Amino acid sequence: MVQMKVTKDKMTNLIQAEQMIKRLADQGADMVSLPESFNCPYTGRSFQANSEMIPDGLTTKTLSRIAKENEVYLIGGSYPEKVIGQKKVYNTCVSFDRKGEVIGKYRKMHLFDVDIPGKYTFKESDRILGGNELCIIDTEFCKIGIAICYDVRFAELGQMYAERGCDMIVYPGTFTIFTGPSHWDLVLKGRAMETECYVAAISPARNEQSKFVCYAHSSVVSPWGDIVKQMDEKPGTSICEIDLNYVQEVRSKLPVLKHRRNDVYKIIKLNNSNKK
Ligand SMILES: NC(=O)CCC(=O)C(=O)O
Repeated sequence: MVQMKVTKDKMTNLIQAEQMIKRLADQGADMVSLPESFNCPYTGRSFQANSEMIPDGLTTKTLSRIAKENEVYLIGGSYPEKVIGQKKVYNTCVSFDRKGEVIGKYRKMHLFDVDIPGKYTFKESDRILGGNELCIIDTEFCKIGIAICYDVRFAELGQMYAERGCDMIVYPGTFTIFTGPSHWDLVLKGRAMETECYVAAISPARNEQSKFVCYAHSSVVSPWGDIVKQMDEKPGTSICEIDLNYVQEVRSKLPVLKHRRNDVYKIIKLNNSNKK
């Protein structure tokens, strides 16, 4: 987990990300994840100003090189994706294999439009478009579902990943300082417990000077719902060893995935039905 302090300068962020990824690779990490909005501050204006084409932009090319040089799987947090002909951008996570090849692209599906009077107002949809596609990356270890931050509140998405054979779900995410203390652990544990997957959520470090002050606390939760690794609010890296046999153990002891009453209710995927 790369819990980096995101600055206003893209190059500084890319250099910092590279140093932290290298540190983790040197310590033996097989897979590294960056946080949501790792190459620019998480504000609508900054997101639009820093948007790049994928895969031809600087950030995607840089991450591909870093994954290849360090021979790690890299889940590229998220960064703003420019699309020709669209004024708004996507909040996108690109994943790479050990050779630096792109193995997945996920566009944040649920947009964070909230108004908590006296505390916090944010309208992601003013400048960002919501994606419509799931993203499963097929690694040498297991299948991993990718989603971004606010998506974690929507149980159905996690359940679709579990139904499609994922043993892990990774959410690069930057929860607010207002919602995180009450909800972060709860939603991560909830998604892990009901999907019986490992859940990892990777946040930037807290930056009190930023317009968007995040909760941080990057975490890994086991399929039983226990927090197996959690960082505090400070910048840093953290490694967690994951035992995929434990996924099968939990699923055989408590087979909630099998007990779902698909004859009564069912989660289905509607193709491109959610364009707003
Ligand atoms: N980056 C986000 O989507 C923020 C989500 C958040 O803070 C929440 O409480 O949900």
